[in-house]
Amino acid sequence: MIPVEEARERILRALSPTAEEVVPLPAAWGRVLARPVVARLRQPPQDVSAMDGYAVRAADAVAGARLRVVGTAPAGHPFAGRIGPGEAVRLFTGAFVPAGADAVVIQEDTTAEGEDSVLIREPARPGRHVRRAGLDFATGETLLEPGRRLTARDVGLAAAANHPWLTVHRQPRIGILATGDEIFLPGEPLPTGGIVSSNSHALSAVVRAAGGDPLLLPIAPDDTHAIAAAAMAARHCDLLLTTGGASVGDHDLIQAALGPHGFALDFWKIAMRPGKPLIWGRLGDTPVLGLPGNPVSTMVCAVLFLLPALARLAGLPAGPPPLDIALAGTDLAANDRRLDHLRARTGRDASGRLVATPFPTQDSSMMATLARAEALIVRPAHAPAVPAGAPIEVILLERLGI
Ligand SMILES: Nc1nc2c(c(=O)[nH]1)N[C@H]1C(S)=C(S)[C@@H](COP(=O)(O)OP(=O)(O)OC[C@H]3O[C@@H](n4cnc5c(N)ncnc54)[C@H](O)[C@@H]3O)O[C@H]1N2
Ligand code: MOO
Repeated sequence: MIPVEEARERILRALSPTAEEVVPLPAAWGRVLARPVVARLRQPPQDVSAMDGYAVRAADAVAGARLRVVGTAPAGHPFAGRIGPGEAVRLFTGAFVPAGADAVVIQEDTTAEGEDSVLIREPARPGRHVRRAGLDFATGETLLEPGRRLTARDVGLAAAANHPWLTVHRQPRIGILATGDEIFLPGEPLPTGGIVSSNSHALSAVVRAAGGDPLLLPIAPDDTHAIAAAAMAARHCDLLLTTGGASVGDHDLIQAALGPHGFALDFWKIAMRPGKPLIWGRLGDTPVLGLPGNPVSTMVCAVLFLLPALARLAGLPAGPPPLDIALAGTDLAANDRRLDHLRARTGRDASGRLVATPFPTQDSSMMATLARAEALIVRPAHAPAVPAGAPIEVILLERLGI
């Protein structure tokens, strides 16, 4: 059994980001940027008015002054001339401030006197209500660095910088192969002894949550030829996930099935609970993560290993799930040598501090408990017993988007 940290490092070391592709801006949200976004223009391109009012020379626009209105400049229709002494130009929010003007007086502080004259009631200050050219960004400025998942704000910024296309990483394509004679997809006729594959769909959702593209393969029975055939069909994937058949039983066939097809094992079995029989290796060029069959074990392994692997493939920074500190909601027993992950509810104490309370039964088959859990309490190897109220480390599941 190898430690979790080492296992994750070995997985991440073996993976690299997917190739680049160019997508139109409307398809860029949620994708991971592969090339920097560099401003193609200055924003704003010229000095613009932040308000509806009059462009003036601040020196002229003292309280009580009457200025001659020499033109009008709505947004998009710049005033071509230059403002001279005693002159003003009527303009609106977003309009270019004409040459010669250095301030804007808002219309509430003026009284229009016919078409050609305006009375200034509040004095102007130089620069007032003027957005300077380049206030937001300059031409050639790097606005977005590669390796970030594009937010709605990023998409808006890229649009403002005049990029109709962006270069992003291809979505990682992840093959998902559930195995077992007893496994059937939801909705299929279920014979005696059959169980419904929760792992396939749960993993598919994890892949989607991480921005990947899941490929659900047909379920393979406990037969080495069938498992090998299904796995070989997924060799164009960036990663193949298997579930079940990872352990030591006579019907745990993943390694036996893939071995004759060139499967190179990197490691098998890690010092964690649940999820001990994790397999990591390579089938030709395709990395293979062999997850245990127990549904909770599969999902805990997904949190600890699959999400970081998906981040690496997607071109994002990849590492362990973030840990938060909570207070133990009950006494916790001493741990053995396997890093443990207790499914837990969270809440707040009277002082607003996070409290995590493990469910009383921690069986790695219990999906209802996992779905209700808001956190995994992380109990390090050989952690001593701690009393209720002691600080402990937790992984908050909602934060992971799963
Ligand atoms: N003698 C030992 N037995 C077991 C050990 C061990 O060290 N020695 N390890 C146990 C641990 S820990 C785990 S975890 C399981 C994992 O075993 P496998 O990966 O070989 O999984 P299976 O035996 O195929 O199935 C286990 C369990 O999960 C159910 N299952 C399988 N696939 C799915 C699916 N797609 N959706 C929902 N549920 C699934 C399956 O029916 C079994 O109940 O091994 C222990 N045994
Ligand atoms: O480690 Mo297994 O994953 O106990 O259920």
